[in-house]
Amino acid sequence: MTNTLSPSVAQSQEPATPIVIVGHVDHGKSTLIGRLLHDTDNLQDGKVAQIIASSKKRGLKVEWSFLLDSLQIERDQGVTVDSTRIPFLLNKREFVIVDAPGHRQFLRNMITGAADAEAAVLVVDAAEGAREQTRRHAMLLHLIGIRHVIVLLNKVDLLDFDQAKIEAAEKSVSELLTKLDLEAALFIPASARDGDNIASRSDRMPWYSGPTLTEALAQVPSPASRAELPLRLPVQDVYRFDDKRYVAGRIERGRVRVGDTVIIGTQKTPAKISSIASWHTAPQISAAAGQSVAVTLEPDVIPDRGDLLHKSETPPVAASRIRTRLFWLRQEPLRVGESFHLRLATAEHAVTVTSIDSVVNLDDLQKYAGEEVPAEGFAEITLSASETILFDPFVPGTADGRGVLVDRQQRIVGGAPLLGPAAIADGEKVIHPTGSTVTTQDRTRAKGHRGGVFWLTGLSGSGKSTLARATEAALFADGVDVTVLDGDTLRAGLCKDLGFSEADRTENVRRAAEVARILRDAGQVVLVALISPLLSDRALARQILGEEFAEIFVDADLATCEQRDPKGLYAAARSGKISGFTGIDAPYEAPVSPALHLKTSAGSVESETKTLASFIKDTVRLSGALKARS
Ligand SMILES: Nc1ncnc2c1ncn2[C@@H]1O[C@H](COP(=O)(O)OS(=O)(=O)O)[C@@H](OP(=O)(O)O)[C@H]1O
Ligand SMILES: Nc1ncnc2c1ncn2[C@@H]1O[C@H](COP(=O)(O)OP(=O)(O)O)[C@@H](O)[C@H]1O
Repeated sequence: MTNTLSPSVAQSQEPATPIVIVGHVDHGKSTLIGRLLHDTDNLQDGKVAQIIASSKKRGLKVEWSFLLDSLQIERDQGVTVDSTRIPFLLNKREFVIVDAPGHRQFLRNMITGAADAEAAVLVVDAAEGAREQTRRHAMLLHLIGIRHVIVLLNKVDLLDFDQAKIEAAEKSVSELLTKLDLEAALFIPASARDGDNIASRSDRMPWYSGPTLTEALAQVPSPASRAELPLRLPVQDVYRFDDKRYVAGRIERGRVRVGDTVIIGTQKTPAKISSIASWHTAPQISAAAGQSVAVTLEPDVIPDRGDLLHKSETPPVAASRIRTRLFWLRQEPLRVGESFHLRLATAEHAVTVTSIDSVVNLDDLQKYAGEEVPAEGFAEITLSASETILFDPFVPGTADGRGVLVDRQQRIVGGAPLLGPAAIADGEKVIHPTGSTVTTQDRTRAKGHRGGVFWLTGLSGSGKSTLARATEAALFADGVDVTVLDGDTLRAGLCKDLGFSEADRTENVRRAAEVARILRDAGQVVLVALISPLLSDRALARQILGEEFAEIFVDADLATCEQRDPKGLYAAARSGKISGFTGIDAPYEAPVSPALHLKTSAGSVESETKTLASFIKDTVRLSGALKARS
């Protein structure tokens, strides 16, 4: 809560109604926010005096935009001011203005759901009319599904409050919104600087009979009551206390009561809610959307993080091909075939762009077929996943239907509100991976350890294969189900069609990661021994394998590896018999922060094997002892 606003804010019990104020730069957003807060008595007296004093110093009439600047100053001074969310009270009802410092941060806030909004005020300079950011912001409102749009035709004093000129401005903006399937709830002619039609009716536009902005805001529907929607409880994590397992998460939609039977989405397993707890409160009989809870289930089945609890009669959509809208943040264009992670509620799914269905021309806002989505462009695309994704098409007022695309370096590259399952193109081969009825937990209990992938990377001759095999033997003796995937072995079979070009090495890594994932999901500990020289390829492996991926740097300097040269390949590379040899005339990029760094130039195989085996057991072991083999 900012200390700028009067203490009366947030007295209301109703959830705040989030609104966004958007529009082209210099069309008056900041002035409007300052004026709105002042004219609705949401500013402490000191702040008003501060703004008036700052304005006078500059020979200005009151410059309301200084309010946001002062919020910026408070933020810069480290005062915990979150100027991206500015609460204010309007006739005992709480609103929150979702603003953002800067255009790109605003776009990011909007697409990542940081700025969930129920309504929008689109500020347009009536004299200038719609400009580039007007169109971009209006497009964004369409993209994230905000239906309640109030257009504030600002700075009408520059048009001498002339009705004909103002109505002409209204007409041009109305045509823009129509192209975007956006219908403005209404148009309000105003002057934010002077306060006309903001919180009080203007006496300079007697011809205008519509509401002031504050009257219009009072008509905005309060956040759709998500509690009336079908239950959706995404699993954040599973905790164990006093021999009980608690499934924790925030209820996104619907309600849950003790005694309800829920379905664990991906496992399709029914379970009964036997208790509901939430932080700092006594156990509850029920909980509703917006509440973070920890529930216990009967039987004591354990969902994976990212799974979804729902009722059997109202299941989510299940599909591995999904149509989404897209706001593309990356500065490079998006093309078909690119892979990302789709973050959806608490789940992350590896997805590939299988088609770009339409791209929006921001100039005329028409949709056209396109081969790529330009930087900061809008489009509709189809994503395909190697697994079934449970989701609900995005609706305003909810956050769980809005996906976020993340690249291999974990950067947010786009916002993707989900539209629905994608139709199958004629003749298209669509796969539907089957889920196992044997759960991860069944396997873990049977083996006494979890599955996991330990990815050994290093130069040729650094000791990957030697350590992988020695560690495999040690772990097996200790009762661990373990498998090695060695580069040479893969290249003799599964990857025998691959060479050592960058593209082939990427494909080699991808295949190894997919095989490792299948083995890990079957409860195996998998030791992958691959040079896998590039950071981007190892990031691809991490994307495919998710968090349970430990990078092990098998570190021997080039001189040591050349000296060892167990297969004579360094000599062959030096003599030019083979080219593109890693370390000689092909790059190796060392891990930046490996989970384990083994320096094998001077170490001993035995000591490194012991270190690696111990690290792996600590990572995959459960509370009980492993079942050592005689
Ligand atoms: N040009 C070139 N570059 C690197 N390595 C080469 C090359 N040609 C053959 N070899 C032999 O192939 C093994 C590397 O295969 P990987 O699958 O581990 O490599 S990669 O991950 O695809 O880069 C590697 O095995 P290790 O020595 O066990 O690493 C080499 O012996
Ligand atoms: N500390 C050590 N760790 C691993 N290998 C070592 C070590 N010291 C010597 N070596 C020898 O180095 C060579 C490593 O070859 P290899 O395991 O095939 O490497 P890579 O699989 O990385 O190509 C083997 O001959 C191994 O016996």
